[in-house]
Amino acid sequence: MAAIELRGLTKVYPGGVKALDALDLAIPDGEFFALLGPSGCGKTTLLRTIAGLETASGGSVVIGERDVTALQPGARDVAMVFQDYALFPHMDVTDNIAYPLRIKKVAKAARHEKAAEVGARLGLDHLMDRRPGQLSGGQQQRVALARVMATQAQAYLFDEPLSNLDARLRLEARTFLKKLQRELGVTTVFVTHDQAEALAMADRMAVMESGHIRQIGTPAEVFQRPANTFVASFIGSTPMNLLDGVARGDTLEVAGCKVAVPVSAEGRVPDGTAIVYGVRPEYMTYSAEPADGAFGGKVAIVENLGASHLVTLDVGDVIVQAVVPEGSEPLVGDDGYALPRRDRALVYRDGELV
Ligand SMILES: Nc1ncnc2c1ncn2[C@@H]1O[C@H](COP(=O)(O)OP(=O)(O)OP(=O)(O)O)[C@@H](O)[C@H]1O
Repeated sequence: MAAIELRGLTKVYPGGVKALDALDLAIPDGEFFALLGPSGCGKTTLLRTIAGLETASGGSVVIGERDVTALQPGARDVAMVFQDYALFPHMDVTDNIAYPLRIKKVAKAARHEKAAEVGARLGLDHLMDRRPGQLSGGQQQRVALARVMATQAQAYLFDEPLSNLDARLRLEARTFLKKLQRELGVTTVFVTHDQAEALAMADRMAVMESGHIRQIGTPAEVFQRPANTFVASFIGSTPMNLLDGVARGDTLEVAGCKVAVPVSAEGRVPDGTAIVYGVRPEYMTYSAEPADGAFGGKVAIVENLGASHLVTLDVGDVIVQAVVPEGSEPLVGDDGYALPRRDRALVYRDGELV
């Protein structure tokens, strides 16, 4: 088990795509670290470059005390789960899971015992004699996960490890993975498209855009205080309201409404400054009655979120969204008012958090 440190890591593919642009990242020993970001931002490239499946164009990869930048994948002592699993079609589940142990010359009985133990924990116990061709996509994915988890390595690298599981299994596997990672204490980097997964599982996470890391933090930090408008618009199950405004004395003029300066920006936005005002729909109090500092408008859309509703208000020529508890949702065409929470709203200046 080991810390991972990336220093100025750059990857330029033949043809000129710069997939990683001088990345610096330090992942402490034992951490569960998520890489999140839109398609094409460089997540898979980063994972593959740590694993040694891609050579770095510049910078270095350090695992534990060793600079592994020039080492072959096999010499790096990391285990990776790929999006496409790479299972051996002619081996049954037991042998697939036990394969890395066979390479390490672990005795047959011991490796079968380990395969059975990990397989059972991933709900594969009744499938151990089958071959990959006789399994569903989700089952194959669990075999690939089990194979990595049965291996002792300095670090685990997972590329979308749960992407082929159905919603329920995904939740179960998520809990299982987190628990097992805790028990094993192996430094783990995982790539996901699913921000709920990253928020739920990771100790810390990085949000990437075009080969750059735009924010590193705990899930709570990234969710509550996105460092810039890119992260603010990317993170969250409903998009954050991001509205252009101007500082006017001790209030902000946003979308034609006067709103209070958020607590976190108090005294830090001089009069006349152009800003972007950010507040999550979850941090709005919705009412049919006007209130000081609220955005007022006409209800344009009401969407059912299950236990709550997302209400979209037309406020002048912009839209403002608020999450409203079940039972108190308005009707389309009603007048509505959304009052932001001052302790949760944020101010961005030139795209960066104030
Ligand atoms: N083998 C390659 N040759 C050339 N360009 C590549 C290669 N692999 C990836 N790229 C490019 O590098 C950039 C980063 O790709 P990467 O697969 O790392 O992104 P990603 O964030 O993992 O995306 P996704 O979430 O869609 O899997 C993209 O612009 C992609 O087109």
